[in-house]
Amino acid sequence: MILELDCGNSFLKWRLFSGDGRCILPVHVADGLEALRAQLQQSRASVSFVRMVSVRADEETEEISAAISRLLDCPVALALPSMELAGVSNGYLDYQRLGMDRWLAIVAAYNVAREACLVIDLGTAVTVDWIDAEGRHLGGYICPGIPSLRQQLQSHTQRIRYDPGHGGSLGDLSPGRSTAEAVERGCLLMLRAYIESQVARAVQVLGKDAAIYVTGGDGALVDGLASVRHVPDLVFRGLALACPVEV
Ligand SMILES: Nc1ncnc2c1ncn2[C@@H]1O[C@H](COP(=O)(O)OP(=O)(O)O)[C@@H](O)[C@H]1O
Ligand SMILES: CC(C)(COP(=O)(O)O)[C@@H](O)C(=O)NCCC(=O)O
Ligand SMILES: [K+]
Repeated sequence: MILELDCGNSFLKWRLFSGDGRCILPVHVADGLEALRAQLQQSRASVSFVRMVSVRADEETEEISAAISRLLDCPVALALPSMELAGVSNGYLDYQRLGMDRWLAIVAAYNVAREACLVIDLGTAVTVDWIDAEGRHLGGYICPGIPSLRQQLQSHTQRIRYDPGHGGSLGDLSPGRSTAEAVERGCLLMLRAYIESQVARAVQVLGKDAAIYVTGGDGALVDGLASVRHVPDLVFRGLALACPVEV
């Protein structure tokens, strides 16, 4: 079995795959190494290969990799930056600076249909990357994600305190009548307007047929926006391209 592991800034996501490409266990989310270890032990998975991507500091990435290798007694392949992968060229001036989760999502998205596309990842940060029809990554944008927006308001005000679960249903964007509703709906509207403006601008440059892919833990927040395709496992798909199983 293959363990796929995505270490984002907030969460460690993992799933299990068979050697012939079948998903054996869907994505699990751990809030740290201890939780990840416990989940893996509980799954009793017999893993022979691990592929991993991380946007954490080098030391922490190394710590997670070593711990997982010890726990499962198998090799861990870490996805590393590259100037080109699977028909896509990295658009950063210094290709090593592009976040690895972005790079893998970009490569996976282009390889869906090898056409111009926009890749939007809604996690701790919201990233938007542009890729043209020839597979050239043109660069992208980074802005705070929903959790960071909330935290900013809470840490810079004295009276914005609430349980985020009390923002009401996602469908209701009428003016909030409590702090929770006002903040949650305000941040959501801001994010959606940002995504809409990104799509409108990208279409002008990349053409009206550009595919719009959305991924990341908060990807569902923009479901329903015209023409976006929600692909939750884009980073994992790119990880399989970057770290094929060693034979
Ligand atoms: N099962 C889950 N556990 C925790 N957060 C989740 C879960 N499913 C969706 N989310 C959402 O995912 C967001 C984090 O997205 P994610 O892509 O995992 O971030 P990162 O890659 O930066 O760690 C959180 O703000 C939360 O709203
Ligand atoms: C932009 C990011 C913080 C997004 O991380 P995430 O929200 O997925 O945890 C990450 O891709 C990163 O650390 N990138 C390095 C800087 C860059 O891409 O320019
Ligand atoms: K992200």
